[in-house]
Amino acid sequence: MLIIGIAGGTGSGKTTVVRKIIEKLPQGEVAVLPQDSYYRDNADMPLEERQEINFDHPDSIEFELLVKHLKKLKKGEPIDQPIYSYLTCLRSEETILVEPKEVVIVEGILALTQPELRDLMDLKVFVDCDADDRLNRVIKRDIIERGRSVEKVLNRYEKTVKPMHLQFIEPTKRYADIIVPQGGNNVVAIDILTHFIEKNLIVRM
Ligand SMILES: Nc1ncnc2c1ncn2[C@@H]1O[C@H](COP(=O)(O)OP(=O)(O)O)[C@@H](O)[C@H]1O
Ligand SMILES: O=c1ccn([C@@H]2O[C@H](COP(=O)(O)O)[C@@H](O)[C@H]2O)c(=O)[nH]1
Repeated sequence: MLIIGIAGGTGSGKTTVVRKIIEKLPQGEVAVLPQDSYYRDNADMPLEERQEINFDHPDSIEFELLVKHLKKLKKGEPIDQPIYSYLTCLRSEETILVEPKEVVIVEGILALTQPELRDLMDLKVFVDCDADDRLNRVIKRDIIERGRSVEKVLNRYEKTVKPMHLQFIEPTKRYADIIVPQGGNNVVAIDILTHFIEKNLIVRM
């Protein structure tokens, strides 16, 4: 099994890069563990309080469960992946059954912050993008997909998203084997990543 970590700021294009890699590889060979699925369940808090959580701090993620799941997949065992909703800021009662695959991608803003996770990764990628482009994309996305207003997105950006990016996310660039500028639009980088994955899969077979 090849484990790949893909980090980068919010709106940098991580999900797009993952989607394009999957499209280029044989069907059914990749499992994705989105870090966002592992946001802690704060069902004991009222919605207004949950919406104020600092979702860009490493403590907001149940990394213990993510590491446990990755280790299980590595041992060839399936996992029950949580489902998280950005609208309710809660985990669903249901889970997704994820089977072990030849390639497992761990994707998320904080994916390279944890030493234990990094140690499990065979390839570490940081998707890089200017902050103004990221903010521009996040405003559009959060209004359409996450039920936010422009004012709410900008407030959160100033209060938590930007400071946490500078404190926790940007510094993890130093752990990356590959830094991808212009995320999903970087055809060459996606090609290189796909070739690396294919080459390693052949060697391991
Ligand atoms: N290179 C790009 N140019 C313009 N828009 C992009 C680009 N890459 C991603 N997007 C858009 O920006 C938003 C965030 O991209 P996404 O891949 O989900 O980023 P992330 O997973 O890092 O938050 C999505 O709506 C996506 O379609
Ligand atoms: O309930 C939530 C949980 C997280 N967020 C924000 O999402 C981004 C990370 O997601 P990406 O898909 O990588 O952009 C992060 O900045 C969190 O603040 C949220 O808005 N609501």
